[in-house]
Amino acid sequence: MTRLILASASPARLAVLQAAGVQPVVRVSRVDEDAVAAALPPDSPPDTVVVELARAKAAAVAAELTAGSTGVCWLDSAEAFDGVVVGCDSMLWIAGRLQGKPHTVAVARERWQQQAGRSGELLTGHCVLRMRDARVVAAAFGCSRTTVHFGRPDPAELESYLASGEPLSVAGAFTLDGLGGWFVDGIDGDPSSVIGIGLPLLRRLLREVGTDLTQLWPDR
Ligand SMILES: Nc1nc2c(ncn2[C@H]2C[C@H](O)[C@@H](COP(=O)(O)OP(=O)(O)OP(=O)(O)O)O2)c(=O)[nH]1
Repeated sequence: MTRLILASASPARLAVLQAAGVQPVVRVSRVDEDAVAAALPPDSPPDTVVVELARAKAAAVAAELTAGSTGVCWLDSAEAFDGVVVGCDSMLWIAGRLQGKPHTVAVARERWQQQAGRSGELLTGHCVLRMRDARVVAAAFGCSRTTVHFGRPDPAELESYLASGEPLSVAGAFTLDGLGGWFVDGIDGDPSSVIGIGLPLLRRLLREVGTDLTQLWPDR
């Protein structure tokens, strides 16, 4: 079985992979996303931004393996790690702006007042690094774009949703698979990438680095 290290703190990404038959090793990258985004050219296209953030997350975890492969406490036999490291980043592209997590009720409320009844694109950048003997031997990148058609929560529904806290810590202030599902009228594209990691794109990126997705399944 090929091992997958998920360079993410996202419970949603972990859940998508686990439901798809993969048992990742989770290692949070602790990348300063604001610093990475600020270092990009100001006119960078939105898909470039999310792919560069995904790349930074995967590269940070891969570097831990390469630098300290004998002393990596979170992974047994790190020095001989033969598998893939996956990083992702999701943001909502709507009305010409790229939006991450709102973090506060006030910002989430403002986002919903703007996006209700409109459509936006949930972009998820992906980076797959193939590693052999704790060194990166191949890399693949891509961005999945899914159009999200937002519904119109009424004021009371919106306040209850905001009070739940859910919209504060997710890109675009909504979830497809949680309380936010009541306020998503539909999507055009890959649902898994809206939740946080796009399985069809990941399948293609894995193949690009010479890994078949079935090698990630436990009985392989
Ligand atoms: N369950 C769920 N989560 C969503 C949905 N849309 C976005 N998210 C979550 C996935 C990510 O955890 C978060 C987007 O933020 P990031 O891409 O920066 O990832 P996060 O900070 O969670 O972890 P990471 O930076 O990868 O360590 O929003 C959705 O429809 N359902």
